[in-house]
Amino acid sequence: MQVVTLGPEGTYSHRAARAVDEDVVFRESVSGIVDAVDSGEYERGVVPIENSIEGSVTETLDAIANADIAVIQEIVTPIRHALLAQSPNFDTVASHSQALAQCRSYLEREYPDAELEPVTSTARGVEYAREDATVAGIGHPDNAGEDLTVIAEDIQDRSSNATRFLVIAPVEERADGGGKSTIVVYPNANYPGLLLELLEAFADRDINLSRIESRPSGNRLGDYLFHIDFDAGFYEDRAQEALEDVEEIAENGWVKRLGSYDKRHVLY
Ligand SMILES: O=C(O)C(=O)Cc1ccccc1
Repeated sequence: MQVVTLGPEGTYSHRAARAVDEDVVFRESVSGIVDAVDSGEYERGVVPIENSIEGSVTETLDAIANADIAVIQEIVTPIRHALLAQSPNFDTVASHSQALAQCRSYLEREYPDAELEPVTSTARGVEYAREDATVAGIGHPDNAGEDLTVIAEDIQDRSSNATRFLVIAPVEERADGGGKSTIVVYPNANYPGLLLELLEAFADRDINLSRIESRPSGNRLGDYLFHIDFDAGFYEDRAQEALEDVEEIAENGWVKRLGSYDKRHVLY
């Protein structure tokens, strides 16, 4: 089964996607990946959602909030960045904005004058480095190939740098079984204690939240939707009860159940 993810070849997303299937195809934006699954073009997609140093990939949060897809698995993988260039004489570092941010201290310390250029993926930055001797890329060291040198390895600001990816599928594959679940809530309301009520729906049933993230709804300033991950499957009574409360709180808005799923750790 083909799986669509962030390209070109050699991205961290590509590495995670290979755990789903070896037959990987690419898009150059997260919304392009989500659209490709939402439209039925592909049955599997892999998108980066969260990094242990840099936090959420907001493009992914916004794309999945607006799509009709299912989350069927999460993949957690360690990220170790290398600096790749034709020679040490570069003046620009091109990479995915998350990679640049994860290596911020290293770059400031070792290359304070280098220009940082965000590009669509780490592998795209490495391609620029391959074409242009003034550019270095940050990515997985396997991307060096024959024409690039690994200038430095393990340049992320913390040694434990991990990224969480979501495996997405057509909405019909949404499952109730799994150790954790993801929902998106748009209350379309704003009153004192609204967020507290949302949290209580889970706390009252002893359900642990593993993530809560607010994103602007795009409708008006100060209006938010909430991405919530909790450690229970939709099949559990306590989850059903919590969701009933959440539906009530969001009666003027909507609740999207993205799926219950399990976690897979992938090393490469
Ligand atoms: O650009 C990539 O390689 C990606 O897959 C996105 C990304 C960037 C930095 C860390 C993890 C994932």
